[in-house]
Amino acid sequence: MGGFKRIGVMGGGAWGTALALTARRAGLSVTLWAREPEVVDSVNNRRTNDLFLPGVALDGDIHATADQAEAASADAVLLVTPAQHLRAGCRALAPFWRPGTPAVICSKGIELSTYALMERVVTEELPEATVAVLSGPTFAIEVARGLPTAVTLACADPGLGQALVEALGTPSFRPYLSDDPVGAQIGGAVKNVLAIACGIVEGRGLGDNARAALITRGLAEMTRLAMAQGGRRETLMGLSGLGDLILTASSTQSRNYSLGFALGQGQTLQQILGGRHSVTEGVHSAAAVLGMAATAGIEMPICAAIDAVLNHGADLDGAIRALLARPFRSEGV
Ligand SMILES: NC(=O)C1=CN([C@@H]2O[C@H](COP(=O)(O)OP(=O)(O)OC[C@H]3O[C@@H](n4cnc5c(N)ncnc54)[C@H](O)[C@@H]3O)[C@@H](O)[C@H]2O)C=CC1
Ligand SMILES: O=C(CO)COP(=O)(O)O
Repeated sequence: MGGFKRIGVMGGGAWGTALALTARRAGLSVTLWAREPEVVDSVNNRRTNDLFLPGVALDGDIHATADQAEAASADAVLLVTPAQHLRAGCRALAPFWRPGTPAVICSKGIELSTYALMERVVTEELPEATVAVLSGPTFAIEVARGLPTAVTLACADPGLGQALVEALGTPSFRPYLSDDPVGAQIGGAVKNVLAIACGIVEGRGLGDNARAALITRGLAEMTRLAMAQGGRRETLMGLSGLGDLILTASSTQSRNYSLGFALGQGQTLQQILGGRHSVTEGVHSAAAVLGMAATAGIEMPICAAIDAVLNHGADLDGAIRALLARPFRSEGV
């Protein structure tokens, strides 16, 4: 196992670009597939990604391409599209996929049309891939600048997981191995919805106590859902659960938190999204989280309130009042 020399990255957004830089720092050769011709041009000819990660100088050895076959021929491929586009992305890679090539899921979300985790999407579209999940507290810009970062690398096959850790790890990008891809995926998907909630709390001026309560009770929701899907509680207490929740639910650098903040300040969802070309995953995952929770018979009141506000025209203050009026209960998960 291992011996990775060339990494393919599918997705030339901020995170795909930062991961391409990380892989180069780890000594790997990198082929970055991007959907937008201007990103391919910018990376190859100006050594930047002007569209999605402006202001960061890229390594001259990152080769960008519009050709899926080139990315799929690497020794392992990082999948970094927005979650709702991962299925189409994998389908386009499938004709070129070599059996056994590892696919590392770096997208965070749940598919809206099926309520499926990304792992199911990938195994349906790339049945010959071996799958791993990379998730954790990782603002792309900080990773791109080489600031210290730690992530969860989750893989059901410990040998492959360890090989990926060794291939991608550097002193400033430290993967911690886990054998719980389900827990890692649920943490990454649900924290985005909770980050919107925390942004709303800040935008509405509800105070730091309220945000701490939301983070903690949100962690309980996330853990309930993960355990119902076969994930483990300790995974949610790690980097891909609590770690990412702390980061995203308390920083204006987060697109999910800042969207919640703007909602809390009175802007509409349409106004906020209209001014963005980057992805805000929590907006797409809120309904999918709720769908998965309903199927599993799990209560997720905070995520339900966010889904109601985003997707069902619920009044923000009414949703907050309803959450605060819930019956008192014991604190366990
Ligand atoms: N930016 C970050 O700090 C981090 C992002 N992630 C995750 O990585 C994934 C990708 O996010 P970013 O790189 O930040 O994206 P981004 O917001 O920087 O870029 C948008 C991406 O969406 C793609 N896109 C837009 N419309 C599309 C369409 N119709 N079909 C297919 N692709 C389309 C673009 O090609 C581009 O790759 C998300 O799931 C995100 O949650 C995970 C960790 C950190
Ligand atoms: O996933 C992320 C950090 O771990 C990025 O968060 P945002 O998408 O909210 O910016």
